[in-house]
Formats: sequence, structure tokens, C-alpha cells
Amino acid sequence: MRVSEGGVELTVPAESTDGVEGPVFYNPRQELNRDLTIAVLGAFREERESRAATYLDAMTASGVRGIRAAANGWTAMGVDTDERAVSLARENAARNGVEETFDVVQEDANAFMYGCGRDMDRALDVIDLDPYGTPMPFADAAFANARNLVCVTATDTAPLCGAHLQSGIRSYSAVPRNTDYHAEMGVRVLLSALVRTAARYDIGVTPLFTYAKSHYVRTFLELDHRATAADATLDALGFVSHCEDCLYREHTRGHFADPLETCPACGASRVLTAGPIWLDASHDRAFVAAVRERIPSSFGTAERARAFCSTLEAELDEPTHYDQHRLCKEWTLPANAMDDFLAALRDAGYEASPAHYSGTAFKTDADVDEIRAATEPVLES
Ligand SMILES: C[S@@+](CC[C@H](N)C(=O)[O-])C[C@H]1O[C@@H](n2cnc3c(N)ncnc32)[C@H](O)[C@@H]1O
Repeated sequence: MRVSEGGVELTVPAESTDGVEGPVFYNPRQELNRDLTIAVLGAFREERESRAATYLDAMTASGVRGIRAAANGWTAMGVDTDERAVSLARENAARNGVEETFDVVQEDANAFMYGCGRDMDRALDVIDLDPYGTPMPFADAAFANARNLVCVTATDTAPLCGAHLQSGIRSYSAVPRNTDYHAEMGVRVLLSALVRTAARYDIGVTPLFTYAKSHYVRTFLELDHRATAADATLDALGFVSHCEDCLYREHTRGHFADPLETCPACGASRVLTAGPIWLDASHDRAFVAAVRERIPSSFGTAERARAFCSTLEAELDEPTHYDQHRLCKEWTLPANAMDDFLAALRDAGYEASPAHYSGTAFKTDADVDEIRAATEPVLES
């Protein structure tokens, strides 16, 4: 089957695939992810005045990411262990006339990355990990061998958000907890595990653009190759305690957890502690704005992608979000329009923004009692 996206033409398997078995992977529902990736690459080069030129599509499948990067001026490389993927990616590269700037290799991604690290002629400026499930088996090789930017997709959202607790602990060396902000738990557990991996190579990390959508988390991490930068990055790790009864939460920075026995707000003992998680900003607002401006109307998801960036730009940096419907259920009050709800918080002197996780998700510097006091009038009206 022929598809076109982002100005390139591809042959892909007739049915879309999203599993390990079956034909070469291509998921049309990931077009937004790929459109945003191309816009991030462009913004990174221009905004950061970066000389980054080489891009590794470390799990290339149909070759779609590498081909789109090559079509946008990158010297791209693609790797896949599946020989059918390698030959399809090569065919697709030739179809788009980028076979000179998109070289595809059949190899294990880790072996390839370490091989490049030893070869100055194959230095990798940007490495993009897009595996099935957890990216952690590839994270060491990526940080050890990337110069400027590491892009990561994780699709194992149940382990990341604490729904599959043991699997999450095994993969991420952190304790994720299943809360009502489960997608954000996944974002912050993933960032924590990635920055701790980078720190082992004396690399500090700045998350430029991070989001959770349907069944995956995606992040773009700028690298700073200094031990002091790694130390500063680790200062953004800590723990969150969450009351399952009244939804109170608090977070503390540092390497040691100090779990709450009881909730300071309601006295209940059903308090979950998660961590270490990433507590700082998960995106750089100015960078996200630059990404938005670089989304051409020709992209299939242009309108959605720009709107998504706008939501992310406005989102506060608080490490956990609330859900209006969840709070209203707790308070047995009717929910109201999000705009009125957030306006009530702002009128009461708090910061408040939508959060990209859902249409009823929001962030604020108010605590649960303060949210209720500020919004009760508009919920009852
Ligand atoms: C989720 S798909 C990649 C999708 C692709 N990046 C896209 O945007 O359509 C994962 C790919 O990783 C490949 N793969 C699995 N293990 C690998 C490994 N150790 N090294 C390199 N590729 C691997 C699989 O064959 C599969 O094609």
C-alpha cells in the first residue's frame, strides 16, 4: 500500500501494525508523533544554532522517520534487526531519492550506536529511539554515543504509570504509582530513568519537549556533556506523596524518600509515594513555540500539531495535574466548563492552566482545599 506523509511517499504493509509479530511496522496513527519530530529537529537546529547534522533512526521499520529527516536536510541513518524492514526502508529511500543521505543497516541498535561512537566519521548528533515497549534497553547506548539530542518514545504505559507496578520498577528503577494523573506519572518516571542513565555518562539533560498521548510517551532531551550539568539535572529528581482519599499531593526533592504515614489534609492512611520522578519542567516553552512555528501547513496533522503545541506552551510546570471531573466526583458537585473553572482559580489569585493530558486536566499552584474553595461557586451555579 502507498502512503504519503510529510512530503514523502512510502510503501507500507497493507494493514497497519502495532505489534512485534506480523509485517514491517507502520502505524498511520503515529503521524502526529512524526510531524512533531520533524518540526523539533528543525527548531533544534535553528533555535539552538546547532551544527547538528546527523540523525539516527535507531528502529527504522519502513524508514519513515529517517527518510523524512533526510528530505529535510539531515544526513540520516536507519537501523533495524528485521531484514524485511531494512529492504523496505532502502526501497522507500530510493523512491524518495534520498538513498545517498539515508543509509540503512541491518544490525542491533545498541551494537550500531556503540560502533558509531568509536568512529569519528559516523558521529551521531541526534539519536531517535522508537522501540516496541520500553526504551530503557537502548538508553545507555544512546546517551553514551549522542552528541546533542536524544529523542525517545515509550509505549509501555501500564508499567510507566504504575498499573503494572513490578514491571515499572524493573524497567525504570523507580516506583511508579497508579494515580488519577497516570499519564503524567509515566512522563515523570520515564524522564527520571532517562536523566539518571545520562548522568552515568556525566551528561546533563534538559527536556525540550515532552508529552503523553494515547498509548505512548515522547520526549526530546538536549544534552550537556559536563559532570556539573549532570549533577544539576539530578537535583530535579524527588518523590511525590499522593492521598488516595482526598487527592492531596505533595512533592519533595532529593535522593531520599520520606513517605507520609498519613495525609496531612484529611488524616487518611491511604497515601502512595512514587519516585524518584522528574519534578522540573518537562518542556521548554520558548522551544515549543518555535516548534509550533515550524509546522508547515503541508503536514497532515498541521492543525492538530499546532493546537497541541499551544496547549503545551500554556501548561504550568507543576509536576502533577488535577482532573476537574475526578475532583467533582470526590466533592459530589457537578462539573463546569473548563474555562469558567480555570477563571475562578485565577480570580482567586492562583495560577491555572489546562494540561495536555485530557480535556478536563489542569494544573494549578492551589492545593485541593484551595481549588474547592475557589471553584465551588462556579460548580454550584
Ligand atoms: C515501533 S517499530 C519502529 C517504528 C518506526 N520508527 C516508525 O516511526 O514507523 C520498532 C522497530 O524496531 C525494530 N527492532 C526491534 N529490536 C531492535 C533492535 N534491537 N535493534 C534495532 N531494531 C530493532 C523492529 O524490527 C521494528 O521494526
